[in-house]
Amino acid sequence: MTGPGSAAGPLRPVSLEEYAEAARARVEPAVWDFIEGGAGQERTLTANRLAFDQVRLRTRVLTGCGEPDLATTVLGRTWAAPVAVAPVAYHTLVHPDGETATARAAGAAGLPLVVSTFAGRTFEDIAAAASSPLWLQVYCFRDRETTRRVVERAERAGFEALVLTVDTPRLGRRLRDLRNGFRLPDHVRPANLPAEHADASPADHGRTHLDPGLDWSVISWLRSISHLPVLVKGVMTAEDADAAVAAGVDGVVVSNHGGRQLDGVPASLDVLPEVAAAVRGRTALLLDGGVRRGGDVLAALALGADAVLLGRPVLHGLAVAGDEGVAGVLDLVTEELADAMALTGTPSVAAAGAALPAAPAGTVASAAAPAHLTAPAPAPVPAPVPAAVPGAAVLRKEELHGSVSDPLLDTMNFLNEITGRFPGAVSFAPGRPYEGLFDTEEIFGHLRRYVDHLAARGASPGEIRTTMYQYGPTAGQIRELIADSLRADEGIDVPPESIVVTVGAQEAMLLTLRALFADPRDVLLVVSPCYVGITGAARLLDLRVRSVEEREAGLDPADVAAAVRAERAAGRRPRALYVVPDHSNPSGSTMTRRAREELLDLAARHDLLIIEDSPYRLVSPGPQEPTLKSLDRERRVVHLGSFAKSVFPGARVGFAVADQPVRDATGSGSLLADELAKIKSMVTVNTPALSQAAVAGALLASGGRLTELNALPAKHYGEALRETLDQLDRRLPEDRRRALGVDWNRPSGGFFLTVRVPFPAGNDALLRSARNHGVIWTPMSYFHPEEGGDRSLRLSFSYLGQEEIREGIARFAAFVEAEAARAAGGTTEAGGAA
Ligand SMILES: Cc1cc2nc3c(=O)[nH]c(=O)nc-3n(C[C@H](O)[C@H](O)[C@H](O)COP(=O)(O)O)c2cc1C
Repeated sequence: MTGPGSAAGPLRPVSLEEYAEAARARVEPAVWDFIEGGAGQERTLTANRLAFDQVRLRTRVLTGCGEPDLATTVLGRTWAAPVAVAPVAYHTLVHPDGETATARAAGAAGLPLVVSTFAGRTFEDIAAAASSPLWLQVYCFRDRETTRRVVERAERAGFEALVLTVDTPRLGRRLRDLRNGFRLPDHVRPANLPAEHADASPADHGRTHLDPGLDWSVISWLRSISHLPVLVKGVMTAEDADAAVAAGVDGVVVSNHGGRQLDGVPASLDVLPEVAAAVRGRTALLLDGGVRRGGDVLAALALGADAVLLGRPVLHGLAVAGDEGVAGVLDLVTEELADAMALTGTPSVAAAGAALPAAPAGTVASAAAPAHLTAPAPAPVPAPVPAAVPGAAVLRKEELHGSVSDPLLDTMNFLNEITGRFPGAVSFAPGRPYEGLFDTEEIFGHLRRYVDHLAARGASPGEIRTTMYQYGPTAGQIRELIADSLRADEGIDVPPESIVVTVGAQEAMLLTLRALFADPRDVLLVVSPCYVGITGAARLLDLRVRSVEEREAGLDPADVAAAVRAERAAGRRPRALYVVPDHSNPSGSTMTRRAREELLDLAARHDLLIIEDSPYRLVSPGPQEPTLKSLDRERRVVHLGSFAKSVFPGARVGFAVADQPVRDATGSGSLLADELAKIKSMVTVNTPALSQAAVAGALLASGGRLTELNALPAKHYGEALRETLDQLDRRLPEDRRRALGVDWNRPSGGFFLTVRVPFPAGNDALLRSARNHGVIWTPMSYFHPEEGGDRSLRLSFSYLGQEEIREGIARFAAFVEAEAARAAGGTTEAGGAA
């Protein structure tokens, strides 16, 4: 081992504490006091540290966690670790390079830097030195014009977000500075503010220039002067977190300004659970104050923060060795975080919740109390979540089923967030039916028609009442009507007993998977990209899934055969293949007749079942290929149906056709449908009678033929598809798209098409698309159970009118052009971060 001062030379500090000690020796005492000090008796300053000191982490062993993954995504942008540099005024106080050195180090570490309004170096110099995201911390001055110019200057320099500090209507009483009569040295001045802001006394400057009368309307003012996302820094209560969310901010920073504002307020860590509960994931949530170790970062993540900010330690590193010192500090924290994650069995930032022990009884109440009543030195261990009632049960996420922490079940969150944040954008994301096709009054007509139908078939008023009001048969009350329509519309000839009416096709998936998958070696094959409903259902049931990549021309049965063989070779049993053969969601592709026949052959040869899901056929124009089920001579196909597109999704009615015979050990038999119904009796008991009645009434309206009922919708969706393709051709003509490397498929129906692009089409690009171009789409990677789809996206046109499609595709083309130029290094469009 090398000892201090050995032949290998002086050792680098091994903790942030040692960096602080080394820095103290290099910095003027009054400057040191300015940096280190807090307000008043520094109780809050001390509390910030104490709160972390009292945390005890919970180790888990033999978790197979491997190298922990520190990468974290904050508002769509991926950082190397959940750590950023807090805004701290005047880095030039401790090093002549100031913020440029910090920016270099933050860039090398892949971590963002929040630059203070009082930076000692210009935004342009800092931007030139930076290679990771820069955010601007904003102080809103009485003189809004100056504030506006600061914001615009930072935005021009490429800064990616605004962090409005809201805890400083005036500066706190910092006794050390008062005693020292602290004044900034001559060489330290705000490099981005006009001369009248160059006051040597920060306290005097604050009194003169900070606007003490700000209210939440400042957020809309900021939005009116800048397109950048806005975070607020200095929130310490659930009430203010609620107000921030209501004001539409993009992020909240829990902070007491490092104990520099009001002495006696709680530690930021202690109020984090309260704020996290209020924010409920609706915005990004960051925390600063007292973070001095990697374990502190993990504790903050476990209590609900997405990331933390480091304040003073960065200045310590800078004072010790300029950019290398800052790099040393950032490396230490991230290495310690990796240690803490590995030793607690925390494989990823998202899994951090498990690292905290449950709160001891009686300690959870403080988080719910109003901040001004919060007891001093609250919990020895901070509460994992706030509870409204003292002693209320607190559940631990890692003790819930793994699916609730699985990113798969969260897939659409980011998309929803984006849609909420940019309400003016044209959205090609939702796979919903076009609402212009619905008429509320029709529902009553459907119900009436069904009741009349029952009466015409001899049901007495009492029987009709029972049908409409009571629990119904588990397998469904409209099976005959569905069987008739399947025969007429789809060439599927099955007895009504082989049908189970379900709450949407989603329930049919769950029931089918539950019944079919019994052995841990069973594997579900899915075509990738794949509808998330099936992979989600498989996740709920802990089933093993293997994906078979679709080719440009659609699913190749030979690829299915290869996957079956590979699974068998690995000792597993491919049990069933899930496939959407017609106008698939998400890709839009349709299997040829030949591929269908090959697939059925293959299923017979390999003793495989096929789960066919086909919700888009009847709302697509022109003749359709036959369903797999109609070609199925060996009862290999479980056909799932949905009335969501062909009648209306609000009914939530679907069904499974499961005519496979089932034999038990005694030789007596049933149909798979009977077994599905048994499971259903423990899931939803029966599909709501009113919903079944509405669907039945719709079927009866068209003589039992859905094709007839959907003649108009099919025409509408066909025109929407044609308009989308025409507009794409118009906005990105052949030679242009060849030059750009853009390409799309041309489905013959359905709600979706796939666009392949020459740039990564993930969340970052989606954010830029929504913000800068006002158009939203779905990254195709969302639909890949394993990897893939990074450079393709799904456009759904079903929900939009023709005018919106025209406008949306114009915007989409502009986005594609901008993004392709960006990928080629031509331009740097603002707004990647946040
Ligand atoms: C010397 C110093 C200057 C600061 N300047 C600013 C600033 O200009 N704007 C701001 O929002 N916060 C400022 N802060 C507060 C930090 O952003 C952060 O909230 C605090 O330092 C976090 O606590 P920590 O130092 O314990 O990590 C400053 C803090 C210090 C120590």
